[in-house]
Amino acid sequence: MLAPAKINLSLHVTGKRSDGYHLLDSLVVFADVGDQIDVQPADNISLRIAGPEAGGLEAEADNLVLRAARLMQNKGQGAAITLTKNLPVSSGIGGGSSDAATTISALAGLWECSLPRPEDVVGLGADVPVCLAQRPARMTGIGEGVEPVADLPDMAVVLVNPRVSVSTPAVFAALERRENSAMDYVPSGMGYSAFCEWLAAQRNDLEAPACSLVPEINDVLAALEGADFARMSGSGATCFGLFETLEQASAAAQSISAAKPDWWVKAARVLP
Ligand SMILES: C[C@](O)(CO)[C@H](O)COP(=O)(O)OP(=O)(O)OC[C@H]1O[C@@H](n2ccc(N)nc2=O)[C@H](O)[C@@H]1O
Ligand SMILES: Nc1ncnc2c1ncn2[C@@H]1O[C@H](COP(=O)(O)OP(=O)(O)OP(=O)(O)O)[C@@H](O)[C@H]1O
Repeated sequence: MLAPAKINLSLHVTGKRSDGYHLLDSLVVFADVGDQIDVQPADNISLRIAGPEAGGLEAEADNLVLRAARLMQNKGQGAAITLTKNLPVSSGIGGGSSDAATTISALAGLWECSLPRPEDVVGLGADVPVCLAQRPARMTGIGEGVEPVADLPDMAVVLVNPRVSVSTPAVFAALERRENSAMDYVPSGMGYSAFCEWLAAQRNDLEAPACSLVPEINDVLAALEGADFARMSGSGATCFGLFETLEQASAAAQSISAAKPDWWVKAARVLP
């Protein structure tokens, strides 16, 4: 099963709770690139990690996939899980959260049990509830509020990561203002150009603090200047550029890769 990359098209930080977690208002979509989760019947829970980005998880004793499996297990069931890691770790496109959410969906199928509620999984990661929905959504609260958004225009994306990992807590800590305005509304049924204009009027409040910690993010945004719209996703450092067609996105990805062969660059469709 695909554990798709998560993209925060907008990310407004609207407050801070007494436990230190921030209140968010974010329009989230998913791309048709990501990690892969495979589950097979077995006596015990086990995890094998493969794929080009597996090295980023070598030091991880308690992978989110295993934590998600333990959360689902209530009768001692087992599963042999394989995670094929294609997304860079700690890159703002929700790799760990998407892996956890896809593990939950796959195990619900294998073990024939029901899916947990958003508030039961948000403790695994703030992005896990929206990744469980795996469709365009407005994310609120600290991540437990997930409201599906219908009728976004068809679009494609280029994801670009400069191969610098970013610590999410460090970016939140570097935020200057914690009480910012929410999104005014979330569009439905808008054409592609109007949607890009609407997006330009929204924000990612984590972009400025992330750029101050990791100046390479400015270079990534500059490389995406040919896109119809570009912004950082999550707490970075991955940025996205929007294009109307996959052909346009693929051409842009090729030219960015040629100029910056060390960067991670992927063209993808945005999932409806
Ligand atoms: C920034 C986003 O990517 C936006 O989608 C997510 O909110 C982060 O999701 P995540 O990586 O799954 O986050 P978690 O693993 O739950 O939290 C990592 C750290 O980010 C900070 N954090 C996260 C989510 C949130 N609503 N407020 C926060 O302040 C906290 O310092 C937390 O310790
Ligand atoms: N399966 C996994 N994939 C990625 N990271 C994992 C996984 N399991 C545990 N982690 C840990 O989770 C942390 C966050 O990694 P992740 O790749 O999810 O960050 P991210 O892309 O910035 O996510 P987000 O956009 O949700 O903030 C890292 O410290 C990583 O070591």
